[in-house]
Amino acid sequence: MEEVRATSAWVASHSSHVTVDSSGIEKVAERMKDSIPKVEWDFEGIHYFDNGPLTVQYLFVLDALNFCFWPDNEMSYDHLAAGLKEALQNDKSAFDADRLQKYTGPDLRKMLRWPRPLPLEDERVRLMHEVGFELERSFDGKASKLVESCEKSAAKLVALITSHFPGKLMQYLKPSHQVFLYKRAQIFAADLWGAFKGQGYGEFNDIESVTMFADYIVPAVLEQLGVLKFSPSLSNIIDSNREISSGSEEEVELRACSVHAVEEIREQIHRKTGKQVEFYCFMLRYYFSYARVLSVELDLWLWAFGVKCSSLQHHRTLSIYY
Ligand SMILES: Nc1nc2c(c(CN[C@H]3C=C[C@H](O)[C@@H]3O)cn2[C@@H]2O[C@H](COP(=O)(O)O)[C@@H](O)[C@H]2O)c(=O)[nH]1
Repeated sequence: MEEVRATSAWVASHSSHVTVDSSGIEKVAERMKDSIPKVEWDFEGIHYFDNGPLTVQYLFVLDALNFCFWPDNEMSYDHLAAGLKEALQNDKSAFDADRLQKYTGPDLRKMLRWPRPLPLEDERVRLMHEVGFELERSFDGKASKLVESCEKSAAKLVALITSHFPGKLMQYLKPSHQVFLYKRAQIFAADLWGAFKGQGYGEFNDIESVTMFADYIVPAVLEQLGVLKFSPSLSNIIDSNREISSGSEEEVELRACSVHAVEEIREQIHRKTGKQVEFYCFMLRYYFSYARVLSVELDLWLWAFGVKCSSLQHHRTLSIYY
């Protein structure tokens, strides 16, 4: 995930529509330094969980389809998570690799009990097929095998996902610069960690390397908190619900500056609290330090805050590439 951090920092220092405001960072860090509000994974009670490999399969399918709900203003992430949960409860083989490759748009609609075509329905079906095909080809059809092969490393998991599942390879090309976000690949690692409470399939020795997930809710929350500042023209586009094209400078800046801002908030909290853990490695004769405040926790808090705020104006980009 270092490439997500490094390329996001680069965008933040070259951006023209979005600014990361240091006084906003300072205020949020000051507010959070004494206690970072803990948000429980599945605080909504909408996810499937059985503490085993089927949960891993469920989360992998869920996160492959976890994007862009806004074109249907009655649809949200909750419908997807709860709909897939119900489908699995009714039929434990619903997400077997061979079945995933056969679903059609109407099948998916029926599964989610959605009365009309889903936003980006063809893309969602294509991604289900890709997940089924590649799981079958390389991981005996099981997302749990994919996770097991990562030896408790979230960074390895994200790297493996992005190399095997091009639909989850979230990257943009800003003129002459490649920017990595890996939103859905990272959210899968975070969901495992949250669902399994850091144990079993959710045990990662490097969970602190995961960044926030560059969706469309958290950037809007960061703007509300004064952490991100938008140019007048960008504010105008967002406030008037106009679309921002996929891969445009505005979109890349919104997402990348959000990643960078959350990293900055985390750094500030560490500076204020000294929550930097140091240890000495005798083999290498070197002091290492790692951060105890996790971007994953900050993200979940910001996101949970955002989805409760019905008046939140977020950017609108029709895309699966984030
Ligand atoms: N940054 C971030 N974005 C997240 C999530 C989650 C859900 N995380 C689960 C993990 C534990 C909890 O129990 C949550 O349920 C969804 N999204 C994204 O929001 C977007 C808006 O969706 P909506 O307004 O519904 O249409 C959508 O693109 C969706 O991809 C998150 O945690 N962080």
